[in-house]
Amino acid sequence: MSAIDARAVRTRDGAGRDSAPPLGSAGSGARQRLRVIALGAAAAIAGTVLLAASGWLVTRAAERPPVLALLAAIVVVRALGLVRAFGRYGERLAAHDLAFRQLAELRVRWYRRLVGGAPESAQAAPRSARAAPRSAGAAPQSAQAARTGTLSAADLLSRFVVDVDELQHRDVRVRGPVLVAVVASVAAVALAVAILPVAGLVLGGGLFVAATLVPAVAFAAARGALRRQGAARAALVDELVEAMEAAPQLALAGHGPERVARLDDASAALGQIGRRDAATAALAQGLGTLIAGATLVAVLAVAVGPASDGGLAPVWLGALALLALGAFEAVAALPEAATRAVSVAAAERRLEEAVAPASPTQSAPAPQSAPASAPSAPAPQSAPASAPSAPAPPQPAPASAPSAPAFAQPAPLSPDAVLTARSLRHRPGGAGAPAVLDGVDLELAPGRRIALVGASGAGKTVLAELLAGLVRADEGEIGLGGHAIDTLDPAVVRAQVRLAGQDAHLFATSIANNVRIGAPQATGAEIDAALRSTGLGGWLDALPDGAATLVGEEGSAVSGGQRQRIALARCLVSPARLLLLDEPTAMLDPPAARAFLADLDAAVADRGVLVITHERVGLDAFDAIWELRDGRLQLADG
Ligand SMILES: Nc1ncnc2c1ncn2[C@@H]1O[C@H](COP(=O)(O)OP(=O)(O)OP(=O)(O)O)[C@@H](O)[C@H]1O
Repeated sequence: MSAIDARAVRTRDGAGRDSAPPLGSAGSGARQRLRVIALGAAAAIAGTVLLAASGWLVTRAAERPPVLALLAAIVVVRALGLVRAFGRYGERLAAHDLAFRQLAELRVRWYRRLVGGAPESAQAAPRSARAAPRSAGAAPQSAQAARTGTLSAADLLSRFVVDVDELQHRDVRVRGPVLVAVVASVAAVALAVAILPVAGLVLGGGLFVAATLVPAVAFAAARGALRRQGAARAALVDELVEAMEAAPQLALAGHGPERVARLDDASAALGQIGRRDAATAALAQGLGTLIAGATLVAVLAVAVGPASDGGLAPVWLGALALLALGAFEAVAALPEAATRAVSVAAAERRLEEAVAPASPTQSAPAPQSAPASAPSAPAPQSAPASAPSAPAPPQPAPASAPSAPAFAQPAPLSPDAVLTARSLRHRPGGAGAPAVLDGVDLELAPGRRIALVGASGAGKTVLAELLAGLVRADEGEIGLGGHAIDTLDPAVVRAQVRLAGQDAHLFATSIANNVRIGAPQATGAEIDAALRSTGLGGWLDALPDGAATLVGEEGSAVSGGQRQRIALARCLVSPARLLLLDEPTAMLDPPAARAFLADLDAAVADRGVLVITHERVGLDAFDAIWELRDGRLQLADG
């Protein structure tokens, strides 16, 4: 799907996240849906009438009439055969076309809902979203994705691949067969009534029972199977993904055979449940065949009397018999439609769960200070954090304020917009969990160099994710250019603030393309300049393909330092004026870290940068070094 198509399916709902019109309401697909149903119904009706006409023809032929008396029926049978064949072919073609179009729309729509509308940015993902395996593509990149923190990586991957795929069946395999069955059954009953009204009534009754009872049994069986298989399948996928991701470590620790045995057990458990459920589903299908057979016998039973006493020409007996058989063809698709309805609904439920607000602390709107049209004067960086400039007093949101933020649409933010944090308090583990941030005040202005140090687990990454607007703080306010960040369109925030996460992901493409993720419109020269400004010039010159060199899967062909510099170039090529770099020197030895920070200073030029680091090497040129301790910031000695 092109970017234009992707945008076409995007709308903004009240919660500021992307959604798309519900399936069935999209004008563009309505005609395709209608075509599928019309062709399906035409093929089904043609098939039924073809059988009836054939029955008539065979019976009439047995009476050895002159060939001319059979000619019309022969022509009708031939014509119906063609209509049936072409109708079926056309229906399959149209159904595939519809399914593929819908799948493309669905993938984009659900991915957008997961990422909360983030475009193809290099913004880091909150850690809860980083659990998603790399094979899932770019990690979800927004606060929306933080809500997926309760899902395992395998589960999230499965939902966004398998479940999204499943949704494409709603029109083609659920709604379509139901409508076709209704139209074809009405046509068959009408024809039977025209031949012999009582036979029509019997056929109608049989079709009604088959169209309601059998799908109901199939529906109930499928619901039970889903319940039983759901947990078993999730256990198997979890085992599988973990075993694959940690294969080398497991093998080295001698856990390989044990893991294989666990996989075997999980697979066998799922297989056993699957076989039992398949047997139940087969019984439902058998019930359908039984009803069709019983209806045929009943139709013949009511027709034999009139046929023998002259109320019905005997030649119509054959037509009625085959008509009764053919009429059940469309209805036979309903049990599968019922089963599909269960799996489609379950897939949609799982996807909604994955994108829905999860924890009250994450979804509850933080008390918002009034957007500071006149922001408090920036606190001098030398002032101790415990004595910040007076923050705007938190004001309760007006009673009429909608729970979903209405984004302020300010004039483009000034390039000098300052990022401010006031009285931030946050418990990433939710209510009851320890407060990782307990009254943090901070400012980052363009041109400033700030280092943030602190012990492992002090909350540095949590603070960076809050500052980038990826996660909403429990209390306090983050402002950008005088606006509360929650009230700004995420795209506006992203244009100004860029976070490079600890484990900057490199995609299996060229160096240049990895940088281009930061600014899709960047020219080759801009990308080259960004890379060189991070100190990668010598390396690029030594590579035969320069910036076109492929970095391998997950950047396996580059060193840790090169990875960090590519990630930095990705930030630099973006228009963002404020950069948050989380542990960019984590994988570097002290001399390399020093060199990186020196290059960084030159590369970011007049942008503002907050560098999170464990080590205090190479921070001499920084304007301030803040230490996060016990949830608060205090100035540290350089
Ligand atoms: N989604 C989450 N759910 C529960 N706890 C969380 C979550 N995210 C972070 N935490 C907790 O918050 C604390 C701070 O984590 P954070 O990653 O910010 O530390 P850090 O200072 O960046 O550590 P490091 O230097 O080791 O990367 C940790 O105790 C961590 O367990």
